[in-house]
Amino acid sequence: MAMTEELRWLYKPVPAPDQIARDAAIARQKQLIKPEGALGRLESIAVDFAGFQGKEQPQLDRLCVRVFGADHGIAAQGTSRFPQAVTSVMLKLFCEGGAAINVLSREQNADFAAINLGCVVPTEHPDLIDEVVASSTADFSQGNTAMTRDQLALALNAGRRQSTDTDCFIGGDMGIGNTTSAAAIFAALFDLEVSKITGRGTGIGDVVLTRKMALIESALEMHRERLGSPLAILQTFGGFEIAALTGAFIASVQRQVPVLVDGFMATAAAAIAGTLNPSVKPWLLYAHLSDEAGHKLALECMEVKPMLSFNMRLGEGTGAVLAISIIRQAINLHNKMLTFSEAGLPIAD
Ligand SMILES: O=C(O)c1ccc[n+]([C@@H]2O[C@H](COP(=O)([O-])O)[C@@H](O)[C@H]2O)c1
Ligand SMILES: Cc1cc2nc[nH]c2cc1C
Repeated sequence: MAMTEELRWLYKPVPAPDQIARDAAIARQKQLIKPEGALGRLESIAVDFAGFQGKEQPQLDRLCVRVFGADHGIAAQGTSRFPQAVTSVMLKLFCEGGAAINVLSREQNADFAAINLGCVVPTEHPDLIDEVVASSTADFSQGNTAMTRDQLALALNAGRRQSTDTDCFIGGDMGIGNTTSAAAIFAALFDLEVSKITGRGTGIGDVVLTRKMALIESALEMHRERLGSPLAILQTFGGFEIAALTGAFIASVQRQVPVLVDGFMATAAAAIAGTLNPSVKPWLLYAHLSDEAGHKLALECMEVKPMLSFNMRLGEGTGAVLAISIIRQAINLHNKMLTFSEAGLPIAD
């Protein structure tokens, strides 16, 4: 796919996290009053944030949460358990504060906002950020790509505008039908069997699941010739919110802001981001293993390990904001525990 000027920024490399700060944090962990390694992954999480911030004792004060919503043409094929109108209802609810992501984000004092990339049922709220690309992507099972090249650029750049200087960025998704898009993206990107990567999304039964798999299978075949790059795959299967997440993740990391990746759709965006610009990968942490059937396989393909496994499959960024409480405790322990010498105890060899 030819690269236009407006998307060149996606490829700008990012420096690796600071190894000196990481080493200092590892040394500190060894001195803290506990057997070495006894705090398990809490230790490596604190070390990761030390590397992100270039200091032995990092902070996670500022948290930015953005939920990107959009509708999907593929929803016309009935691959979701819910009607398309739910997308715009939920976007309004995110602004009114009543959704799961609002409850979790408030508790973490997050800077929160919802972004509308385009819904079939028009939605308005004074707090909703308007980045409408179109009322929906096209139905990729009918021969068209989900997005035009211009729409792809608009959605990626809309995501880029949401990156900000903060201590951690979380991007959530809302879009009826989007597990079909994400499954197709993973299948194309990692050459996976459709039956292994496709799940039940909002809770479809066996009959619809079989049809969903067949649709993805035939769409992969139909579009085979144009799936030669991560951006082409994103353009082909959509959606606008997955593209916005991709842009937001890359732009955040380019500011040296780490990203905590949520569930199935956020992981699809992270997979596109990391494939097209591998230098972003060390800045992406994976919050949880979604209950969506293919998520485990997707994470294995990416060789990353999620922090939590709570059988969540809501999206919106909920699994990631939940994991923030654990990251905050990891950093708290790292910064505030006494060392052996401060406690007056010799370190046993
Ligand atoms: O984040 C996940 O892992 C996840 C797994 C399954 C479903 N979802 C959410 O459910 C919606 C998509 O499901 P579906 O069945 O309409 O494709 C969309 O709004 C997602 O945020 C989210
Ligand atoms: C109600 C509802 C809320 C959601 N939040 C994210 N995806 C969703 C899908 C549905 C159906």
